[in-house]
Amino acid sequence: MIVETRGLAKRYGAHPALAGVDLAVPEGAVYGLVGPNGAGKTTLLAVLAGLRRPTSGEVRLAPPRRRVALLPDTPQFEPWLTGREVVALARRLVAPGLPVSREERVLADAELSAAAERRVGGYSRGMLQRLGLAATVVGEPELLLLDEPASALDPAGRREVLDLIAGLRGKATVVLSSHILADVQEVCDTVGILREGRLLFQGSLPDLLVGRAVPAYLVRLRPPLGRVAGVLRAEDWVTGVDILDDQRLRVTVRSLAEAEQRLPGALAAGDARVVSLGPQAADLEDVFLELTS
Ligand SMILES: Nc1ncnc2c1ncn2[C@@H]1O[C@H](COP(=O)(O)OP(=O)(O)OP(=O)(O)O)[C@@H](O)[C@H]1O
Repeated sequence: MIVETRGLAKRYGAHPALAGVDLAVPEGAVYGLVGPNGAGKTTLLAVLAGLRRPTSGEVRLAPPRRRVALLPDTPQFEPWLTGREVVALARRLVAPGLPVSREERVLADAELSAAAERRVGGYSRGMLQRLGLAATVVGEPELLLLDEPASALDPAGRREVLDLIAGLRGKATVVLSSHILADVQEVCDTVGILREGRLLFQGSLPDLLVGRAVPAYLVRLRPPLGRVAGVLRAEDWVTGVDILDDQRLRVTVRSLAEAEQRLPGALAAGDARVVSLGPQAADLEDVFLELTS
């Protein structure tokens, strides 16, 4: 493990922001820390980065502190600096031994080469976030801690930042916090679900989804759906039928294998006109709501 905490607790006065967190981040992981507002995500990242002192518990980081970089949720830069100057300053502070060409490289990766000579006071939010990532990776950190790296951005800006994060796989271990579950499902391989300062689940994303998701089929049909729904509900291998709208049924089943065999026959028996049919992909959002509600 590149990061491990044991019984980590942090109180702000009487308020417990972290209440006994045992975090375990495998080396090379892109680890998504998810949780509702106030769950303790920012506090946990700040403690890992050494910016806040835990009230109790242990933190063990495999890399030395200077190889750990934190990107805060809204990175702030002096507005009169150019993008290139921000990245140059970061390199000189954390990794003066790396060649200057490293600055060009991270600016290019962040698609900021053309804007590199502009003052950052005129950058958009998406550009600032990409610049923050460039300045964070310029020193080649082993561990990157990214607080809500894409949450404040529009869809295009999010896309760019998610692609940048995906490109870090294999180069560094990343721990990112987010409350946008689709983003986490897309870029992370490992997930920790935090609520009220406690980890409710931690492990690989497939384990979380496969272990919790109810096996279900999504069936798109020509209306009306009532008769087909009735036929399906009478089957003993069907555990539930939800009419999602006038074209879609969600059929939860005892097992996907059984449904593969019996669903086509049952649909035919209900005179269904099937448009499409397939297993419903497990969704982090469903599992998250189930765990945190
Ligand atoms: N400096 C502080 N002083 C007092 N309480 C704080 C402080 N920082 C955070 N808290 C409280 O600790 C809890 C955890 O906050 P934290 O910012 O770590 O959560 P979060 O999961 O990052 O939330 P968000 O998604 O809203 O940023 C919250 O209840 C918050 O109000």
